[in-house]
Amino acid sequence: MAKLRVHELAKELGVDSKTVLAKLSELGEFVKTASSTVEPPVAKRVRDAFPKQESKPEGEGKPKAAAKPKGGAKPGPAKPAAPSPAAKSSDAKADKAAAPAKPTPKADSAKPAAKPGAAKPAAPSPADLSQAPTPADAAGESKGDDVQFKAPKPGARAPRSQAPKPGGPRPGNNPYSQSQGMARPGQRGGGQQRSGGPRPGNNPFSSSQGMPRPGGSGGPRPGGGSQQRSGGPRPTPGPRPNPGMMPDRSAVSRPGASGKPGGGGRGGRGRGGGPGGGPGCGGGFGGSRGGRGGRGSTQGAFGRGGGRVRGRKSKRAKRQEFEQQSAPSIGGVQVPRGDGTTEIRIRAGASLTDFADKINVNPASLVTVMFHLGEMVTATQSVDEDTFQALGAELGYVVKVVSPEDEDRELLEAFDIDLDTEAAEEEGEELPPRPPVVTVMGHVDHGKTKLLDAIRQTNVVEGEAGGITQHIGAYQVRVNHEGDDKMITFIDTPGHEAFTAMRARGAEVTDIAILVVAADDGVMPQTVEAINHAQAAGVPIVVAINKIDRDEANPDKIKGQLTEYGLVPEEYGGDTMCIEVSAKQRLHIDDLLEAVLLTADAALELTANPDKDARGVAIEANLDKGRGSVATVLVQSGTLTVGDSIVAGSAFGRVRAMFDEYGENVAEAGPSRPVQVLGLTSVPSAGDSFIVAPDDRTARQIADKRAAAERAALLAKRRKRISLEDFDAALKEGKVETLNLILKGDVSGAVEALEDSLLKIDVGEEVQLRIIHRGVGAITQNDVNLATVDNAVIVGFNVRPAERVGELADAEGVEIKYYSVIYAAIEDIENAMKGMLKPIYEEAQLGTAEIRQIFRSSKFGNIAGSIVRSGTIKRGTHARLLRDGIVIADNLKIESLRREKDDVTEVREGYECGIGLGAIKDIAEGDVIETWEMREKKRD
Ligand SMILES: Nc1nc2c(ncn2[C@@H]2O[C@H](COP(=O)(O)OP(=O)(O)OP(=O)(O)O)[C@@H](O)[C@H]2O)c(=O)[nH]1
Repeated sequence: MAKLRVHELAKELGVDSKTVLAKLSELGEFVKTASSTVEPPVAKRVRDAFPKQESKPEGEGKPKAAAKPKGGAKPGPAKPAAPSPAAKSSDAKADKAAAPAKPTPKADSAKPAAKPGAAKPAAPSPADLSQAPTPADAAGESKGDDVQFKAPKPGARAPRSQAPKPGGPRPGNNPYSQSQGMARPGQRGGGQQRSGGPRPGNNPFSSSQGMPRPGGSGGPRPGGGSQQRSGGPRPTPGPRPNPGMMPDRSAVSRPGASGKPGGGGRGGRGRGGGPGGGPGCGGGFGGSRGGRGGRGSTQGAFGRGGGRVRGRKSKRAKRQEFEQQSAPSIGGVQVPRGDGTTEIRIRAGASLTDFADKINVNPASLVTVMFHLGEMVTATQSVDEDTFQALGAELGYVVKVVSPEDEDRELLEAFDIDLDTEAAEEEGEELPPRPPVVTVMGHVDHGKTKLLDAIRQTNVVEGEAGGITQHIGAYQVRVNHEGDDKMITFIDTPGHEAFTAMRARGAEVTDIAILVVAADDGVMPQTVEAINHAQAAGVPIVVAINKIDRDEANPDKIKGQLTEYGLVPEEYGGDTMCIEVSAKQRLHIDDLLEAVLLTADAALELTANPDKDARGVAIEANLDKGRGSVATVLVQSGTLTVGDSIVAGSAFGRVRAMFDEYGENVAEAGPSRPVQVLGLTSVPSAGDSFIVAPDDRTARQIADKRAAAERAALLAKRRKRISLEDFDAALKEGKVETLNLILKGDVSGAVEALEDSLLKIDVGEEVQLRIIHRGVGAITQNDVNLATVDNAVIVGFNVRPAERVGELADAEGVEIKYYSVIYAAIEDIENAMKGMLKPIYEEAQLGTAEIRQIFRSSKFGNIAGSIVRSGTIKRGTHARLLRDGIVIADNLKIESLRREKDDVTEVREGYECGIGLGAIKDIAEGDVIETWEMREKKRD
């Protein structure tokens, strides 16, 4: 509300300015003239004060009716109505005046409510009361009177109808009155108003307290009058409409909330309500329109009982809404808030800046908010999902972190390519069958490669003399099955490495896995890995018991072992087909292929629509000096044609030529057909999905966007997934529920012993330990892939990562812990689970260099011409200076490093170099520079 001038206030109160000025000074407010403004709270106090006084002054009488009207005047529509009642009341008042509150039959009901309100006023003196009504309060009272007749309180509820009255509305307009109006009004009805009035009057803060005032003060005064009146009217409706009222309320409240405020609404309501009275319904509707009405009814409803509470709630809700929209957020920054359901979609690995873009706010504000939430996050730092969730919850947004797959789907949708819908539409259709795609897996040396060769050679398509000559990453063979020629596509990269790598990229290429187990060996670690991976992917397994030509071959033993892993051979009553083959002698290869087809028929329904743009997966790709990017793609649905614009991962281009496994040109490739494609501008990765785009431009745009998303994802990945040290914190934050481990050891006995011991660790219910994979041998890319997918820590027992795997683990943020003593591993893991593990760092020497000559330079400081005596000297590392074995300067840094005239990052043993140690002056020939870095200490 705007500030009021004294004369306006006086007019409102029906007294002259002087009186108001006098009152103000009485209240301790020093206001100079009638044209001075007063703050709303002060105005309220004056209003509060006046009614009472008026009662006195009104002794003069006239004010009564007149006064009210005025008050009512504001109310507008209501007034008219109010007036009359008021008038009557006024008249009546005089008569009933004193009596009113108490007596009147109707009043009875009203009384209760009225009393409260009235009660207070009553305190002064009956006369006052009677009079009181007249003035502003009068409004309330008068109504009250009327009300009383009608049933004041009820009226309160009736409010709906009443609400309609002015009362409601005003509040709407007047923050103060509003809240007040709502709360109290509803509760006390006309009577309350007074009560309301009084309170506010007594309580300077009342104004601030929306609630109290509302009913009492706020409402009363300004709107007050109106409300009261409304109150008056309410009575009518209010009376009993309750039943109906209730509904109204709800209806009303909402509407009201929406701000129907429309005067019409009120009017309609008030009237409707009034008239209808019982018609809660009618009222309800009306109410819905008029904000007031809404309130009114609400109040009425409250009047009944729990109503008040509800009323308050509703107010609160509204206030919250209001605050949400505009109130300053945490940390004093202004951040637009959601309503608790506003959805924000954000890419995994996004930063606060991305989030800020979505809600159109300065990223710095979000940094402040995060700081307030207890997290230090920079604007551009990649933020994890939980942090976004916390931020979203704080600001009223529902944050959806979009997975790379979802993101890609959305990206394609932006180009009108909706693969999901496409697939869904094909769901019910009768589609032609497609060949199964098979991957051969198994333990090292069990004959995977040999088996693939055997299949390739013995199933050469008739007339393809020489057989498959090209390795393109996958090939197809033709099999005569139940009289029909059927094709099977083989992924020509044996082992589950390629399988998991593709899966890690979201590509589900394989339909069936052939598990090769050497009959002269048995189920080995990688056999188990392969089983685990295939089962995890839900891929049916056909077992090829290989090397049956060997004397030591014992197929039955293998079958027995397989049952332990859930693969029960058919002859044992299970559904796993186990074919005894010899890859070397090409024995029973046909049976194996037949088994693949049978399994496909039994377990899978392999169909695909060939009549559309091709969709598939890149199986492998490389850069050929002469031909550029050469990618083997497996078409999964649709038909790929030369000339198509395609995009595979972040590579794009137009299919210039296609070749099959025989090196022959292919014009088009249908479902399950692998072909080598020339024409991409860059090399896609194995597992990247490819699609045919409508045109070159779209292909390029999709590729560009994917490249950008990949970069962002890469950044996000650099964060640690989970480490033993932070396991406890992650557990507490609910980021993990179990500690997933992958155990790799040098011998199976050690791995088993470690596993047994680890599983015996018991630190309580809430911490779980799960060994998701165990195996013998070096830590492989597979292990890291698995750890990536399942957020696991890899435990290496007397083993190291295979070549490049350490780097991969680093890039993926996968922690690998190395141990050589089982006890140390168990202790660490137990401590991690108990949340007690702290990293230990130790100093690791990197290299030493002997100073041969000092070059003093004013520009660069002293440069020590040195020769590296041991290890490597690296730029940027810590250093100390030793003279005769004694440290003469510590905490130095290799600030510059040169070989000849070139700046270099490191110099190895035996080479000369120039080392800059910064400002240090005490440096002499013969001194030794020792460099070191802090490394996390292995616990063993
Ligand atoms: N006697 C016999 N030897 C076989 C048979 N199949 C494979 N071998 C031999 O077993 C060895 C390993 O075969 P590969 O095909 O290289 O085995 P792999 O599983 O591909 O091995 P990795 O590629 O190292 O994982 C080779 O010396 C093969 O000649 C078979 O059916 N009978």
